Amino acid sequence: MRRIGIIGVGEIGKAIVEGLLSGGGASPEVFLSPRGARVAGELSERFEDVQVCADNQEVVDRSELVVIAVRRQDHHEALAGLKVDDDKTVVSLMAGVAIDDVRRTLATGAPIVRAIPLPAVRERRSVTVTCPSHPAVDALFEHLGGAMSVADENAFNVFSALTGTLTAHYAYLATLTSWATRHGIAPDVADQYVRCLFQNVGRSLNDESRPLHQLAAVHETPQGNNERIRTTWFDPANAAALGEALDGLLADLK
Ligand SMILES: NC(=O)C1=CN([C@@H]2O[C@H](COP(=O)(O)OP(=O)(O)OC[C@H]3O[C@@H](n4cnc5c(N)ncnc54)[C@H](OP(=O)(O)O)[C@@H]3O)[C@@H](O)[C@H]2O)C=CC1
Repeated sequence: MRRIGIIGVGEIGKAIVEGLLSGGGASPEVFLSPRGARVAGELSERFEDVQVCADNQEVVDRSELVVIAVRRQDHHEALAGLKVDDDKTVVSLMAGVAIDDVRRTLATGAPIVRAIPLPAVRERRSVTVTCPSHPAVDALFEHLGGAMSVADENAFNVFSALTGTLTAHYAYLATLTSWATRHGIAPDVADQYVRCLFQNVGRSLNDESRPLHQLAAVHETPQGNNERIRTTWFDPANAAALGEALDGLLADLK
C-alpha cells in the first residue's frame, strides 16, 4: 500500500507512523486525522511523507488503506457519516469493537480487518495479530515486525485480552522495587536491579526449546527461594484470580 491513512493519532497511531517511516526502505505516504493536533503536527514536521488532513473524510479519500485507531468510546463519533468506497481496506485497532459493528457504522463493503499492533511496532518489533487474514494488511504488519492472523474474532479477542496484562507486569516490577526500598535499598538501586533481573527473563524467553510451563521449573532450585515465592504467592488461588480477571475482560471484549 502506497497511501496509508490513520484516524486517531494517539499512542498507537504515532507508533505505527514511526515504524513505517523511521526504519528505512520504501515508505508510504501517510495521511493523518487532525484530532490530536500536537502529535499529528509533530509527525508531519519530522517526516516529509506525512500530511495532516482537514478532517477524517479527507484521510479516507486520500488513502488506499485506512487504520482506525480511536478509543472504543469515540468510534461512532469518529466514523459515523464517513464514506468509504469498497476498493479501500479498513484496519480497525479498536479493542472490543466487532467487525460487524464497524461495518454498520461505516456502511461499506470494503474489507475490514482487525489488528492488535503494540507500541514496539515503532521499532518494527511487534508481532501483530490480525483477523481475518488479508494479504495487504498482513504485509503491512510483517513490515512492522510480524503478522499472525487468526481465523475468527473469538480467538482474536483472546489475544486482545492477553495484551491487557502488560501494564500489570510493569506494576508488578514496580511493587518489587517498592518492597526493596521499604527494606532500606535506595530507590534508584532497587529500580536498576529489578530492571536487570527481568531483562534477563526477557532474554531467556528467546529460548523456545521448552514450553513456557516448563520454564519455571528449569529456572529454580528445588525447594529454593524461587520455588518458595512461586508456590506461596503465585498459588492456585492467585492463578485462578488472574484467570477470572481475564475471563471478565474477555466477556467485555465480545
Ligand atoms: N495503545 C496501544 O498499545 C494499543 C491500542 N489499541 C487500540 O487503539 C485505539 C487507540 O488507542 P491509543 O492510541 O492508546 O489511544 P489514545 O487515547 O492515545 O489515542 C486516541 C486518539 O484518537 C483521537 N480521537 C478521538 N476522537 C477522534 C475523532 N473523532 N476523530 C479522530 N481522532 C479522534 C484522540 O484525540 P484526543 O486526544 O483529542 O481525544 C487521540 O489522539 C484504542 O481503541 C485501543 O483499543 C490497539 C492496540 C494497542
